[in-house]
Amino acid sequence: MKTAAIIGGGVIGGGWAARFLLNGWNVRVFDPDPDAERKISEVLANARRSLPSLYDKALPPEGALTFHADMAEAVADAAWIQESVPERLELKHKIHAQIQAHAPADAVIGSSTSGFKPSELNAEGARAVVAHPFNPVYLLPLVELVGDAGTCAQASDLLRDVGMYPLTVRKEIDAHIADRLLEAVWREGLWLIKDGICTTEELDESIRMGFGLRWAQMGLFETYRIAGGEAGMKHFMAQFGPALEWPWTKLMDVPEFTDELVDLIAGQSDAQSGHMPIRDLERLRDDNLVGMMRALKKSGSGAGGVITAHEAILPTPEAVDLPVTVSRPVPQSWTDYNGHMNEAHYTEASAQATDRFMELIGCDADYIAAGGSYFTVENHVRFLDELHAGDALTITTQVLTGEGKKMHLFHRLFGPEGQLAATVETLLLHMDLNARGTSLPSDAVADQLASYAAAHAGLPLPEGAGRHVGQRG
Ligand SMILES: NC(=O)C1=CN([C@@H]2O[C@H](COP(=O)(O)OP(=O)(O)OC[C@H]3O[C@@H](n4cnc5c(N)ncnc54)[C@H](O)[C@@H]3O)[C@@H](O)[C@H]2O)C=CC1
Ligand SMILES: C[N+](C)(C)CC(=O)CC(=O)[O-]
Repeated sequence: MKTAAIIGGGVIGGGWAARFLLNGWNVRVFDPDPDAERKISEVLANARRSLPSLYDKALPPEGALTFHADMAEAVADAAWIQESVPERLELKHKIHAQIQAHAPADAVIGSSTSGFKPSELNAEGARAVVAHPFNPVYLLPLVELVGDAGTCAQASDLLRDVGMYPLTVRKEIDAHIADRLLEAVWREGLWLIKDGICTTEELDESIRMGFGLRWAQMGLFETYRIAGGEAGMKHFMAQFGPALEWPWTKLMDVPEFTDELVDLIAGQSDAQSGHMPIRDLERLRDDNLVGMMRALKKSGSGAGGVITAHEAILPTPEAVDLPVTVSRPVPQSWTDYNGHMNEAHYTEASAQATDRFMELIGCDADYIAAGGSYFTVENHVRFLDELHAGDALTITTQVLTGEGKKMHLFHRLFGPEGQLAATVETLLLHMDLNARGTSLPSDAVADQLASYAAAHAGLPLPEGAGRHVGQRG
């Protein structure tokens, strides 16, 4: 198992920590902020609910996260050391001198700097490369690499292993490639708001209702090639090139950061989004990104291709035998006027599988008589193939979640030829039958359930799990 040292565990360092941890690396964090541990655990919780959803295969078991007050301890044995301290050159120099003094000779030392060049970072003898990521680091694949060619090549291999897309910048330049573009858009945005043309909310709508949707899948130049119509890029440039010299942009002119401008922008931003706590906003952003990236995965476009390439190198988990919870013939009485097993009995069969699984974890007749049990609170059935009277029906049960009061199961119903005839995803809550309210299971039941959950944790999320009615594909 490889180790990454995260030096500076704020917004970006926390994202790097999550990216490495969820890809099976151990992570050591060095950050003097007493709140760093809490902040990283919150970022990690959001990463855990989003990153695995990109894949149809399980990520490796999570690495161990530790916090260190001593730089030497944090970087010892690390294969990757990522500095993500605030964007102040003198601070970066001080930190890189400390890293350099203790880092293993073969470790990649990356800096998350948004704008400094390697020649500036290394002016006092450090050997860092720029490894500039994008927020949220655990979901967005791009990392701009700038600096020594050998280290960038070594870094590229390691980044691909954790599902990222290294883009090596040919020549060092202030703010690399992507931040030059972002700065230009931000600068124009500040002018438009300062000049009273639009609010922060209107500006954001102008992006997300239009060209923002295009950019995730084709970028700028492929999009503009299409905009040139059949005549293509030359025609596009002839038509719109001259506009660059018209007063369409403020070019390099930067608005002065007066208190008035800062208050204007911050006030509008509060009015636009202040009703949502930051972690809720992050979850909304992550859910949207996962949905878009999964759509791109289908076409192989952009970031979707990166997910597919990463999935291909993820280890295939060892075979786990799922418990067989039902094995019986389909009775004649379960069939209907269509000559096959009626839909109601798929639920009945899956209820039998749930009952058997409850017995397997110790929630048996005695346990129920003593006042504990599980209630089903939700089922999702997918009918995939017909079953007929007399067919041998087999059901296996996979635990998706088994903790606290919650038991989330996935039953697969197989027909006589081993064909998948249906899946039933079912959510149950543990109940106190006397109080008629939810309660925690006994320690013995919780332990049994946890051991099934741990055994099934390495399995891929079953195809069809989490689907809603009418979802395609
Ligand atoms: N926030 C963003 O959108 C992006 C930021 N970056 C770059 O990442 C770097 C970090 O930025 P953020 O994470 O946004 O800042 P941040 O302010 O969220 O985090 C900085 C962290 O560094 C810690 N720190 C301060 N002094 C330290 C020291 N001497 N040793 C160890 N840790 C120390 C702070 O306690 C804090 O947790 C900057 O270079 C920035 O340009 C890169 C991509 C995106
Ligand atoms: C604003 N920023 C310069 C810190 C942005 C970045 O560096 C990249 C990003 O995630 O937008």
